[in-house]
Amino acid sequence: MTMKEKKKVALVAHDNMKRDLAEWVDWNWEILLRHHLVCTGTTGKMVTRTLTERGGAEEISHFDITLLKSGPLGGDQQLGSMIADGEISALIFFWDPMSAQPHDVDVKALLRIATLYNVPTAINRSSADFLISSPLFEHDDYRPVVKDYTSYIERVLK
Ligand SMILES: O=C(CO)COP(=O)(O)O
Repeated sequence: MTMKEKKKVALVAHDNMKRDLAEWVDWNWEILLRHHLVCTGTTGKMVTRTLTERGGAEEISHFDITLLKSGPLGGDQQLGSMIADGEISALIFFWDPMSAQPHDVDVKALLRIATLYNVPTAINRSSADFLISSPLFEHDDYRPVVKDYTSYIERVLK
């Protein structure tokens, strides 16, 4: 198996779950650094801090990371747009099952669009562990199949 292609890996966490994601990123930094990370704003700052604090090693001095807007300010929707454009290879989204979010509709929309486009998605640490340890995670030839929506797009309206 070869791995030449950098993938765009989205990382998002609600506030109560950010510590979990930081630990997970710290644990998996070597794999993550081989890819382009795309994060909602505050998560992205935390991921940057986590990777920077890892420090020291040569390979840590540079990493590709894009910070979108903060989730409640449109970041979830920006990420959803990237998914609709086929740019995101995996989504790690530690959403908070115990707190109401002001942008709940955006959270739902992000999860919906990720499901629609068959994006490999992890919603907690165990599923994130399973996802990142899969040989398919870095497989160049693996492309999730997206359902054919032609008949929906071309439906006849009366
Ligand atoms: O709200 C979020 C996901 O729904 C995450 O946004 P932040 O990364 O800006 O906290």
